[in-house]
Amino acid sequence: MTTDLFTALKAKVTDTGRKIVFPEGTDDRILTAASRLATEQVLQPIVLGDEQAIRVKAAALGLPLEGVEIVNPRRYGGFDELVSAFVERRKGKVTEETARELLFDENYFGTMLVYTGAADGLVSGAAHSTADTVRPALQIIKTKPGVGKTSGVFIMVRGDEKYVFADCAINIAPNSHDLAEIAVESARTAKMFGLKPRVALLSFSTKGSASSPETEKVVEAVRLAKEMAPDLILDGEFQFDAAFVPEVAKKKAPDSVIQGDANVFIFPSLEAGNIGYKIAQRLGGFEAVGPILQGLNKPVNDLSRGCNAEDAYKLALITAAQSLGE
Ligand SMILES: CC(C)(COP(=O)(O)OP(=O)(O)OC[C@H]1O[C@@H](n2cnc3c(N)ncnc32)[C@H](O)[C@@H]1OP(=O)(O)O)[C@@H](O)C(=O)NCCC(=O)NCCS
Ligand SMILES: CC(=O)OP(=O)(O)O
Repeated sequence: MTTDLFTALKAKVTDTGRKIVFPEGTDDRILTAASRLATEQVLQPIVLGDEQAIRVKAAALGLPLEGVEIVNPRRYGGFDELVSAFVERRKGKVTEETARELLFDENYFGTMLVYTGAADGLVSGAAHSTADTVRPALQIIKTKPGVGKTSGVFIMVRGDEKYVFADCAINIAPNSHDLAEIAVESARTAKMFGLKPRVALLSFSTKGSASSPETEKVVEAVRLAKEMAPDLILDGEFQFDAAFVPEVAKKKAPDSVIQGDANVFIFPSLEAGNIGYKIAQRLGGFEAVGPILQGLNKPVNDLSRGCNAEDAYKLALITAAQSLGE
């Protein structure tokens, strides 16, 4: 199924002329992924950094760079225009001098290429923290109308199994409204991967088995999410076993629309989500692709610093598909 999923995404984006910018041009994993994407003619990679350093690294790795565009922000012909567009976008929040300095940072520069339409999406984070990777997108690309906050999902794949986990990347302490929005957006993202979303909002309590401010937050999120998307198959609050194991669901949540068959899991906090996905990945043998940021005006995606070249390649396919509005 992993192969099917990414083969389908690859077919979707090939020949669409998508340009994806990779700010971390001198990272081995990024360069390997960019070279492969160009060689397979799936999309047009733009890698950022010093051209000489990138060419030396590619030669050392034996990677062809045909079809890979290399852009050095410090020598970019349209730099002044980008500075003006950035100052205009961040009106009152950034001076021209600061903008000029910030745009020497590859993540800011790459995000501005996406904002101005010179690129269709961005993949970074192999060598940067999530905060440094996504902050430019939050400030420049911003969320779509109707979405208050962006959030980060992982598509978790093991053989035929596919699940969506959220939020594993962005919102440290989501409130009930944030959680409801994350649930609705994650269901939308799940459809992109061919899933019929069955959404479970997770807790340490199932249907009132415990009561505390933490569980009440999730109960209220379930109520709000049902209000926001009445047609969605969604319920909670659930412990993970009640959401995932049919026999446990029969005992703990016999009246729920979810009967141990959830495929979209919404974690109550970033602690739970980030720890949870890494446990499934490292102990459970799941491939974790993401975090895929949802709810932004244009696709910007973050990699884990523990990623490999295959992860970067796959996240680029997803980014290109998102840019097509899939
Ligand atoms: C995402 C994160 C970096 C934002 O923090 P920050 O830069 O301090 O955010 P600020 O509060 O200063 O806001 C900066 C801008 O981003 C916007 N923003 C912040 N969080 C946002 C969100 N979840 N969605 C959309 N916009 C957001 C703010 O509105 C603000 O916009 P403005 O400058 O135009 O007014 C921070 O929440 C974070 O560090 N999260 C955890 C990341 C992480 O380590 N994850 C684990 C590994 S994946
Ligand atoms: C998604 C994530 O946890 O990223 P990192 O491992 O880079 O912190």
